[in-house]
Amino acid sequence: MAKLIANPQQVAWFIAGTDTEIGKTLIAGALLHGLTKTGVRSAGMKPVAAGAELRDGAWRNDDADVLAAEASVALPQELSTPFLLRQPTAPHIAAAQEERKIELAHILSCYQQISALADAVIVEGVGGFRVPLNDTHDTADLAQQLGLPVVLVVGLRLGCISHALLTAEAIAARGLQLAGWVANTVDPAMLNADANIAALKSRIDAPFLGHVPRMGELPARALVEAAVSHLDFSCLPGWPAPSGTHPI
Ligand SMILES: Nc1ncnc2c1ncn2[C@@H]1O[C@H](COP(=O)(O)OP(=O)(O)OP(=O)(O)O)[C@@H](O)[C@H]1O
Ligand SMILES: C[C@H](N)[C@H](N)CCCCCC(=O)O
Ligand SMILES: [Mg+2]
Repeated sequence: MAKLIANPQQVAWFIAGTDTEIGKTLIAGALLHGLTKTGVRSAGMKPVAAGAELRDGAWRNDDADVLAAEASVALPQELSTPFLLRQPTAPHIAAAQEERKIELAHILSCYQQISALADAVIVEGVGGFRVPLNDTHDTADLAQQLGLPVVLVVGLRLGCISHALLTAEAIAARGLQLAGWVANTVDPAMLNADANIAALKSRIDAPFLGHVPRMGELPARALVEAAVSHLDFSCLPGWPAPSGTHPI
């Protein structure tokens, strides 16, 4: 399959999660925040968003707005979120309610256009790694067709070890690189969180980027900034050096 990346200097990651509501957007926002700080042209994409509200006469999605706020390249919503669906439910069902069909080819075309405008692109998935998008394709197919290395967000709560290992296996089965993973605390009362992380570290063959604790109720941008302070993206293959520094 032809590589989609147009700019040879460009980096991009697909953000997958062990489930829905476990912190993909938080970590995608943190990655964009870090990229923007290094001085590269960063763009965020949430190609399929299920759950929208009408604000000032336009349909908006919270995830898409978080990514847009942290990116340095402003994009029209039709490019960054070509499938903005109203119901907060499984996307193929939300699409059917609106008599729409989620087309992977259209997402790939939007991604190519974004790639031409940015040096670094963060693409957030939907829910877990195998969420149906239409009758024949799911989010793993999307990641595979984009051909991107994957950053896996593990929502730290009881049960996440198996979810994380199954997801890592599914990523490998698609021939994709697991570029790194993050432990994001979903249940702050979880017993033995550190031992759970140690169990994952010894079983996941990819860099561990950090453990984000459960933070208080904060506005989205403050949460992203707080999350960044717990993460080290420098071990992600391809992570850009801050502008002004030169490799020796
Ligand atoms: N470590 C954390 N501390 C505090 N709040 C958090 C943390 N991680 C996530 N949240 C909050 O939990 C909610 C779900 O997180 P998020 O939206 O990032 O999940 P998601 O995996 O992107 O979900 P979706 O599948 O809907 O895209 C959000 O309100 C987010 O701000
Ligand atoms: C609405 C929600 N927050 C997500 N955007 C969609 C999650 C779909 C999960 C589908 C499933 O795996 O059962
Ligand atoms: Mg999200």
